[in-house]
Amino acid sequence: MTGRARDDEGADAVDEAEQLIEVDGVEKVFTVRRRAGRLRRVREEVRAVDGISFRVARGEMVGYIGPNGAGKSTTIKMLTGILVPSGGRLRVAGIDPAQQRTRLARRIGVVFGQRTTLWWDLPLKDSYELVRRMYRIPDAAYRAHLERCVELLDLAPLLDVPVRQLSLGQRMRGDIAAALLPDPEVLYLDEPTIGLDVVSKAKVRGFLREVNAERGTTVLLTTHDLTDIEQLCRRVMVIDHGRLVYDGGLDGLRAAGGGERTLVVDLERELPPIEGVPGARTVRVDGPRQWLAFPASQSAAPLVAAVAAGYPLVDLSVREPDIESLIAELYAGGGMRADAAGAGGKDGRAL
Ligand SMILES: Nc1ncnc2c1ncn2[C@@H]1O[C@H](COP(=O)(O)OP(=O)(O)OP(=O)(O)O)[C@@H](O)[C@H]1O
Repeated sequence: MTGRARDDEGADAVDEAEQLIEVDGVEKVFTVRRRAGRLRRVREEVRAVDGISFRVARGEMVGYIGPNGAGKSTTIKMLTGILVPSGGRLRVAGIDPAQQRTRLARRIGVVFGQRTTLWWDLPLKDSYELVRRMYRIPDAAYRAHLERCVELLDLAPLLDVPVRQLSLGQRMRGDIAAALLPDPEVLYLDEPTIGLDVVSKAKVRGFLREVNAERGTTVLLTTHDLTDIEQLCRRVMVIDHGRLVYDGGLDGLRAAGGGERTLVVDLERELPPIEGVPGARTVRVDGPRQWLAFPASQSAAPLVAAVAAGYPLVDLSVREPDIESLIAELYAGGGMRADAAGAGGKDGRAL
């Protein structure tokens, strides 16, 4: 489902087929009042977003990550028109979000993992009916989209259940379907898998992949879960203290951060620390379980083969460094190393 009908009246002339999101030197400064002493209050500026620039092409799925308070939600709120930028230029599908928020609303979908946009007391299907009316979705398109969402997200048994009775994972699937019913060109997802169990996470990720492939929906995804990024996004942007510090592939980010992954192995019995596995060092032993750290940029396959060849292996798993530690490591070495970013391949870019 590409080739959507679009109303471009009044939109800036941009090549939408190419760049759906354009962000140029965008800033957001909040003025806050802070207590200074018993009676005095002083005004302070918080630069939540501090001059960021990027482009997202139609059909891309991009991860937007960073530590708490980095400026992710503020960016997304500016991209939806909820917040007005303090400076810079912003366009989504050629539209200035803050100037034409209502017009943009038809072309974007937003899902916040922590909140629901569904009607709490209504059964799921009634919420969808309201979405249909609000967005004036033609009958045939509505039925087709709903059918596909119900099928891919396993919603059939939930349609008659009031939203308040849904579990977090069920509600999240319901929310994602609601955001996609109007067939938006851009989908902003803020922590879509937070708090979900493994099965629900897999369902949500699988669905997003399908939607991206079938409809060409552009996705900007905020998450603290690196697996979301790994399974969905070929490109990741990292924001920290309001500035973009990385834009490129996940491998490049790992290489630039110099992070380590951990191979966790369960042996048949308690043994001395594993030795002689090239590129890995044993960092912890607890009974038959051992932890081996190795460079995040390196494949785990040769390590697994080496351990399996020399030790009685029962089970294993690979643990990723979390986003916070990756970013912390990125800064520990005095910032991003451009060579490391390049070494990760996938055009990683220090910014
Ligand atoms: N309405 C506001 N008024 C004042 N300061 C704000 C406001 N909204 C956000 N901030 C500040 O701006 C900075 C960026 O916040 P933002 O919510 O964008 O971060 P975030 O990356 O989304 O964090 P998290 O991962 O915790 O959701 C923080 O210092 C935050 O306290």
